[in-house]
Amino acid sequence: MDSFRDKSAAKQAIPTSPNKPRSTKWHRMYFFLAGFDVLVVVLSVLLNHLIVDTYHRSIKANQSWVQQLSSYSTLGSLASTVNAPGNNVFDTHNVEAESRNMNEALRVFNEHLAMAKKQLEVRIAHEAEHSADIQAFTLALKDEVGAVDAAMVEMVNEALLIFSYFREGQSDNAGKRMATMDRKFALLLASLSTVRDRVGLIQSKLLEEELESVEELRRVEYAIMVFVLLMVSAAMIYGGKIRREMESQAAEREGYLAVLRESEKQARQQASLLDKAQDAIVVHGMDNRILYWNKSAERLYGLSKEEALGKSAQELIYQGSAAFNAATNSLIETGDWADEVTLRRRDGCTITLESHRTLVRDDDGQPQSVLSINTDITHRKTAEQEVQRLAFYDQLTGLANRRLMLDRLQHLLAGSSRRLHTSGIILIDLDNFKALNDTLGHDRGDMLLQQVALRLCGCIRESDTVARLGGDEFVVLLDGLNENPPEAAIQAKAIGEKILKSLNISYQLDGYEHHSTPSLGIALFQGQLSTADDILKRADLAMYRAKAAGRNTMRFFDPEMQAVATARARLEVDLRQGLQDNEFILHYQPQVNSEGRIIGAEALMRWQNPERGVVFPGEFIPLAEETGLILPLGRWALQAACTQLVAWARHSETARLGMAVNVSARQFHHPDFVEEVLQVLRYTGADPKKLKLELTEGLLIEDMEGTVAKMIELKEIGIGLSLDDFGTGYSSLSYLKSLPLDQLKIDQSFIRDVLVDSNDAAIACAIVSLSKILGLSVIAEGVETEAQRTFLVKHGCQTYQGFLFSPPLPAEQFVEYVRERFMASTDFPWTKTESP
Ligand SMILES: Nc1nc2c(ncn2[C@@H]2O[C@H](COP(=O)(O)O[C@H]3[C@@H](O)[C@H](n4cnc5c(=O)[nH]c(N)nc54)O[C@@H]3COP(=O)(O)O)[C@@H](O)[C@H]2O)c(=O)[nH]1
Repeated sequence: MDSFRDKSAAKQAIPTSPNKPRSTKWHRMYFFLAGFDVLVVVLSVLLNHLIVDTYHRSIKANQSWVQQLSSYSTLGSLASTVNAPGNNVFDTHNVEAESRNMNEALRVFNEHLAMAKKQLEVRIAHEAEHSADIQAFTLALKDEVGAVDAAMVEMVNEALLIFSYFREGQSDNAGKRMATMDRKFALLLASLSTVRDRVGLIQSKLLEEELESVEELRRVEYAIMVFVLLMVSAAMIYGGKIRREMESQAAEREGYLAVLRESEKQARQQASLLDKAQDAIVVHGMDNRILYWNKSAERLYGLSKEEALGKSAQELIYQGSAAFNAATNSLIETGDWADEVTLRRRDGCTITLESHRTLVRDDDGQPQSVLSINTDITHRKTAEQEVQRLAFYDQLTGLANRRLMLDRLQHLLAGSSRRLHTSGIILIDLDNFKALNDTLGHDRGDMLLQQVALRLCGCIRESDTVARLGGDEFVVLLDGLNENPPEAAIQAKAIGEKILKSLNISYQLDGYEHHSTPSLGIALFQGQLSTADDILKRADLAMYRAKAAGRNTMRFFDPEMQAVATARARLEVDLRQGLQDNEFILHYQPQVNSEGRIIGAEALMRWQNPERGVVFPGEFIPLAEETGLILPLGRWALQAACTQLVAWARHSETARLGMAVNVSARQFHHPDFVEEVLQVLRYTGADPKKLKLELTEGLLIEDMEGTVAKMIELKEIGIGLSLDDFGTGYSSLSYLKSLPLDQLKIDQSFIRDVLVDSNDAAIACAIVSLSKILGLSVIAEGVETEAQRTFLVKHGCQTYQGFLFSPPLPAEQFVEYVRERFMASTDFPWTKTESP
């Protein structure tokens, strides 16, 4: 199975390689840098081109303006040549020659000027690529060139006038115009100078602008160069890393692929071997998804590989059973799990498997998958069950047979000697079964036995055993009866009665109605050194006694047990009858303070039965609690006590007395208890402040929260709460603290020997101290002697109850008793903390 491990490990290692996300990041970075570098290089090439172009254009523009400038300078000298013949004529007087010279000079000047104008027109046409300033300068230049032309015309006209004066011999007039001509010439030169200045200005402006844009481009170029440098360095650094990364990844990937190829090859080989295995082999991941499913799994579970792979093993095989999760948890803890598993296949067949599951961990020790090898043991199991059925079960009824019953009895014997509880055996024999067999035939006899078996099973708890010993003899084994033998006898008797009742109902035997009765023998045992055989013999003996007593009855092996069970049964019947016939009365026992004054009474129940005489509560209260009769009895006692309270309230001697009433645990825990108390108070009109309920510690064991809630409700009505028999139960400071109590009642067992037993004395004193700490009052019960009272007074207990003062008395005698004594003037002391 290593192949599963290698294969999946290899598969997982590639995608989960920790370098993968990093290398992707490197790659992205690399491509980003490279792209950015290309962009920056293209930009810088473009910029360079722009700069060079700008230089080039600047140089060309300047060259042309320099030409322009020299051309306007030439115009200056040409203008002088035009002007010179006008002056020369005064010296030479050769008008014609000078006139020709001037025309020639004017032609050359005009040619030059026309050429300069043309150049200017061309420039104006291209000036759009220059700034507005330069365009304005150039347009102004055009006007200024026009002014030169005009100044030249004026100067030439003056010269022509001078030539005409000379021709006409008017040298004086010619001399007079000479000054005018010189002025016109000066104007011409000034216009030419303006043109040259303008050209110079344009030239310098152009240069300035070109320089500015070149500088701008250069700055951008520098910035790009710096950026490019940074990018190139970064690309070099990261590029190196990326290259190394990619190289190592490539090597790694190659390694993985090799492992993968190899492990896939192995997996294929091993899978084909595993397909030949008889056992169903299944591998599933920790998410339960099935990863491998061999041919035997297809046969065993009736599901093809295609149907199984990728599905949840828990859903597909184990039908979502929670036991699967429990098994997986234990597997994760221990690494291995093995057990028998019974499953229902898709076709409805039930199969039993011997399942071994092993946890496969990855290289880091983390659970990775579960390998499960399942052997079909359905046939073996069926055979085993059949063998068991034949060996341990009765073929006719399906009940346990004698062998299994003896085995279970041995276990009970061993268990009952270890534990405290009592066990029992009931031997059941059908009366006159032989006669049925002889008259109606064996088939009907068998039918009766089968129906008896069914009815017996309906009479017992699941933990008990019903067995057929053979013929018409059955046995019931009872486990976990009460540890107290008389109580256990009562429980066994109740089950015996149930069996008697059930088996007495008539049977339908193939159309024939038959009435059958059983005789039951009961034997109880509790850790005695007895054998199973002894116990069976005792039950057998008891059963024969039942037969001898007239059949259709039951008998105990132990006559004492028999007596207890019978007496208890009679008591219950009488108790129910007594309740119906109002045979119960209350006696009242005084509760006295340290001054000997009566502060109240405890109501104690008595049962006046015509046959039994006066029965004390110790004899019937436990049975009443067990049977639930305590609920009507307790209700009656509470109502009778409250009625008495109201009667006392009408007489001054008894008006201030309080009344303590005992409440049993079952009574208190009844959901309607508080409501019932309220009803009684409403019905009788008794003052709740004069009523005190005596609760026992045992009552506090069950449902502490609900108990406290009820106590609070009662206290809110004004009722006092006293904790009876204090010190004998599960006293604990923690629960005492949280109870809304008024009083602790020291149990009489501590008072009895308080003077002779230092432990009892210490306990009594401790209870008194405790009550002080908790702010509760305290009363001692069972005070029989003056010495006990003195001891209690000395140790701070100031309220008492006991034969020293009076036994419980019937109502009339109690009133007599009170009258004889002076009534206490205090209020109800259990609602106050007493001071020593
Ligand atoms: N749920 C109810 N329980 C009740 C009711 N009436 C009684 N009881 C319970 O029965 C217990 C026994 O009662 P009883 O037999 O009446 O005994 C009481 C006294 O007679 C007896 N006692 C009083 N003084 C002395 C004494 O000095 N010596 C002595 N040996 N016995 C004495 O003690 C019993 C009072 O005990 P307590 O209630 O603990 O104060 C009785 O304990 C109740 O639990 C009922 O109506 N409902």
